[in-house]
Amino acid sequence: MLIVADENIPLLDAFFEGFGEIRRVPGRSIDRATVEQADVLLVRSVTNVNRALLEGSNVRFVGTCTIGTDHLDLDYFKQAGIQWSSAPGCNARGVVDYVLGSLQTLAEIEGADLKQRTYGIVGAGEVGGRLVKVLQGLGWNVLVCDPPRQITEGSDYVSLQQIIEQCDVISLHTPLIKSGNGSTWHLFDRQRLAQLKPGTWLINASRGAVVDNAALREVLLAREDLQAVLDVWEGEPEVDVDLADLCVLATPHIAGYSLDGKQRGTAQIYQALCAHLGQEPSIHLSDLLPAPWLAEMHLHPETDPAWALATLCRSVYDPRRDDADFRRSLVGTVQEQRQAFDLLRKHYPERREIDGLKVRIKGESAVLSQIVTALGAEHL
Ligand SMILES: NC(=O)c1ccc[n+]([C@@H]2O[C@H](COP(=O)([O-])OP(=O)(O)OC[C@H]3O[C@@H](n4cnc5c(N)ncnc54)[C@H](O)[C@@H]3O)[C@@H](O)[C@H]2O)c1
Ligand SMILES: O=C(O)[C@H](O)[C@H](O)COP(=O)(O)O
Repeated sequence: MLIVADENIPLLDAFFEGFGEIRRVPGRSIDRATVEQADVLLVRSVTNVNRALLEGSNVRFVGTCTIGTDHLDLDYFKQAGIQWSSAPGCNARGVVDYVLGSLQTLAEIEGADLKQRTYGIVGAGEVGGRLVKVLQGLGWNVLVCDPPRQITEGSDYVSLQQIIEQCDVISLHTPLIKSGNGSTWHLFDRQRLAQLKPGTWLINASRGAVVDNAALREVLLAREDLQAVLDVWEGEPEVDVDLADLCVLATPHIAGYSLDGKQRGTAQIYQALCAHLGQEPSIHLSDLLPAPWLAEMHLHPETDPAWALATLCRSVYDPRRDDADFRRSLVGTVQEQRQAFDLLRKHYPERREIDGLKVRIKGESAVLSQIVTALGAEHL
């Protein structure tokens, strides 16, 4: 069996060498000639997998080690009888940690009290759903907009208009759906962006085109009261540098880049390929993930709760370094910037998720217990 795989998929050998030959290719270079003889194609989000790529090839299984599937032509797969799998939820916690870390930075810059703000989560699936639980667990005021879930689950949801009118912080977690009734392409268009409440913080770690980037640039130029955090960009790996300059935090699509999340994505696709081939999985991620660098923290019961929250969030992930690295890369020619975007992602430093962190409170503190539990760290 020949497996063609994006070279940036971690643990390729550990999970897939037993199936046959693995050919590693940069994700953006995967073309018809590369996949022609392949039986299995393993990709990340940067490879568009469609009829133009696959027609006439041997590929019978496509696995994307990512949550997003907007780079896959699922209609074509169905028509061509090609099995496929994504990795739902694999790096969702990493994105939650990104949002929490971003909130800490925003709060610091603005001198804002996070618990006084109203949060609007747009899209309450793997990422948004986890984020809602954390924010509600902290006792904060959260409104959730998810029309597809509202139809199936009932009334605990609000409209997008209510989010725009009532929320101080809006975090976007919808899939990118490019057309049709449920389209999310430019969900935040010029008109909606212009309606944002004074002082709104807008966070997008979903897909770039969920926000009209050109319109956001104009709105941010016109309104100094708004703050934006962008991890994803229309036209990646090319980035609107003027827009990045206007953002409080700008990062190169790394919100979900925890080591756990990336390796979990590979493990999920390994399991899906085993199922496709009728084999029992024999390799387990728990045997491969290294121990986290930071294993345990102790808090004194008198610790200021806001300090404890900021310290716990930042001990897991602080987006300011990624922001600084990214801004330094936004120089030179467009081609150099595109390469830098990919290189920052390729050589991304190790970062772990919070559930690997044990926290001991050395005495009684209900408020600290609530914070530790809400964040999802292990409370000793
Ligand atoms: N930046 C990153 O590193 C990163 C990492 C992981 C996922 N993502 C992206 O984050 C997004 C969310 O991922 P997920 O795993 O939570 O997806 P999901 O499919 O589990 O959840 C998406 C939710 O959005 C809802 N939704 C659909 N259309 C909507 C609309 N118009 N308004 C509001 N809600 C709507 C769906 O009903 C669903 O509940 C995706 O775009 C994914 O590609 C980005
Ligand atoms: O969809 C996802 O899982 C994320 O956006 C993921 O982080 C994308 O990473 P990439 O595949 O581009 O390396």
